[in-house]
Amino acid sequence: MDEMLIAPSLLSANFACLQQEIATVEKAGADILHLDVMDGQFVKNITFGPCVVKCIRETTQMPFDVHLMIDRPERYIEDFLRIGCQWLSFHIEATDCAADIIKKIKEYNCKAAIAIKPNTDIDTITPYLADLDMVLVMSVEPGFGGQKFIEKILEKIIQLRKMPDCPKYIQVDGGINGETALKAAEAGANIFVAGSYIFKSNQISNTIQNLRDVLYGLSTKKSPH
Ligand SMILES: O=C(CO)[C@@H](O)[C@H](O)COP(=O)(O)O
Repeated sequence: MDEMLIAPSLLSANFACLQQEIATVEKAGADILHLDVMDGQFVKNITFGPCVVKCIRETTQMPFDVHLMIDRPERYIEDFLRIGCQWLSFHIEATDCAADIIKKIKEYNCKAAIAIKPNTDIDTITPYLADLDMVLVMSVEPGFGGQKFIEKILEKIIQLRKMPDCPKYIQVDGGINGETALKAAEAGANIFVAGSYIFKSNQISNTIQNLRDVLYGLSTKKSPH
């Protein structure tokens, strides 16, 4: 495995000073910014929508990785694409229009991803794999930060990596820290979303660097930072 990307999840940041929090992780060398959009329907929590994403888009150069945890994401996909997201994930459990959504995402030259909950079978997404840039494997039940990593999802990552149409990127999200990131990387993940581990740490830049050191200890490629 070559490239390993670290994606701080803004869900665990201090929402009273988002610009500052984003600047801190950007300066610390985070690769992409993970933005959890929740609607109170698909998941129990409500976070933010396109208005907030648009405002913070202007504050940073970091690529945006928007994770839609909303019912019928087809209703809002274009709102997020117009803002300028580089990665966009939607849940297979939330829509019957996966092929159309992927097509729309590609029209905007954005990377397309399908997210799956911990108990969702890989078979549900196999028809779309060849058209995807990434699969997001949830390692907690979506909705909240600070949960414990569900080890059994590692099997899912291993299974995905073996599939002929597996996209280049497998993202793992939920309960990520140095130890769980290493397990996920060994299974075949290469994008690591971490919320509380990064934003609740006293030394954000050291935490990101430690995570990078752990991951690049496995990689054949040199860390860019
Ligand atoms: O999508 C989600 C939760 O639904 C995640 O992105 C969380 O934000 C990850 O938080 P930690 O588990 O790393 O604290």
